[in-house]
Amino acid sequence: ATIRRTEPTAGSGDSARRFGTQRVLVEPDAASGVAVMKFKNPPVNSLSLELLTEFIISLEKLENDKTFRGVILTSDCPRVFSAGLDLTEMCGKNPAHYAEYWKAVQELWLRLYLSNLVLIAAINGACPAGGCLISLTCDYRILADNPKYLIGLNETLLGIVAPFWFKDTLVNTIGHRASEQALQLGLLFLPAEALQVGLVDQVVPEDQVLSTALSVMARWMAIPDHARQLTKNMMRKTTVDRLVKQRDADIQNFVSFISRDSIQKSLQMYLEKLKQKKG
Ligand SMILES: CCCCC/C=C\C/C=C/C=C/CC(=O)SCCNC(=O)CCNC(=O)[C@H](O)C(C)(C)COP(=O)(O)OP(=O)(O)OC[C@H]1O[C@@H](n2cnc3c(N)ncnc32)[C@H](O)[C@@H]1OP(=O)(O)O
Repeated sequence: ATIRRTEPTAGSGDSARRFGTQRVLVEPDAASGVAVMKFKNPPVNSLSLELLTEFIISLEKLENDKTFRGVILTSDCPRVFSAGLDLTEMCGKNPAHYAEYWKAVQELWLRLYLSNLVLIAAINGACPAGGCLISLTCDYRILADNPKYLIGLNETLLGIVAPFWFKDTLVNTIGHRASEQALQLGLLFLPAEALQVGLVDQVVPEDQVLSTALSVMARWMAIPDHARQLTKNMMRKTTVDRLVKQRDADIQNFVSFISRDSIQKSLQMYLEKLKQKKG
């Protein structure tokens, strides 16, 4: 993927020179040190290998540019933040592909979860599974108050299982008992429920998600970076190390699990159901 610069937005000067890739738009504001990263992989921002790769490239570019201290993650696709992992990457492929794909999923989580940036999820659409995982890696989550925008780790509804580091991320956010129930039932929470259980930090009207994210960002960026970053690291490093210590085993576990005939059948049936639903 190549990073492309696009023309500055009207009346904005150099600080808003947008850049990004085909599937990840980056709207940086050097003056404030905040960049907005938008997933743009229509129709539902499914986390394809290309999107994961482009996301990692764009995130790394922002982390290496000391101008930026905070990133807001949001969607350029209407009604959907992200539909989660791209199911077509996990069925009908070969073990080598599954391994490559899962390594990219791990990489995205590792980079986001321990990022030195302040990360705020401006959740402006449905946020199941992998989309929910991305929002959980952020420091703060704001969800649009729309009953269609469900959020949760719903893997069991597909007949699959969220891996331990998905589980750990959820436990770190909503606690063990709430996670135990949510994961086993594959719960997708309504905005008010998500707020109540602590899955999101704020629920606001749809047209206020980005402005709310910007004002929360200002509050987080008022904290001296070094102190905040060391504290974030203290809170999250044990969780991250659990995966780092067994990344290859986790990949092998994924490949053997996802390659099972029964799992392949579940995923195919689930994809078919998604397509029928439109018919
Ligand atoms: C102990 C052992 C441990 C080992 C475990 C190892 C690994 C297993 C772990 C796996 C973890 C997986 C995490 C995931 O993210 S799996 C993906 C789960 N995602 C979902 O369940 C969401 C599915 N999608 C939806 O619910 C809806 O699409 C959504 C609400 C997001 C949007 O609805 P809308 O009506 O707007 O759009 P649709 O018509 O449903 O979809 C449009 C189009 O997109 C296709 N599509 C939707 N979601 C996905 C997807 N995740 N991947 C690929 N394609 C998707 C859908 O089929 C439609 O296609 P088409 O008909 O237009 O061709």
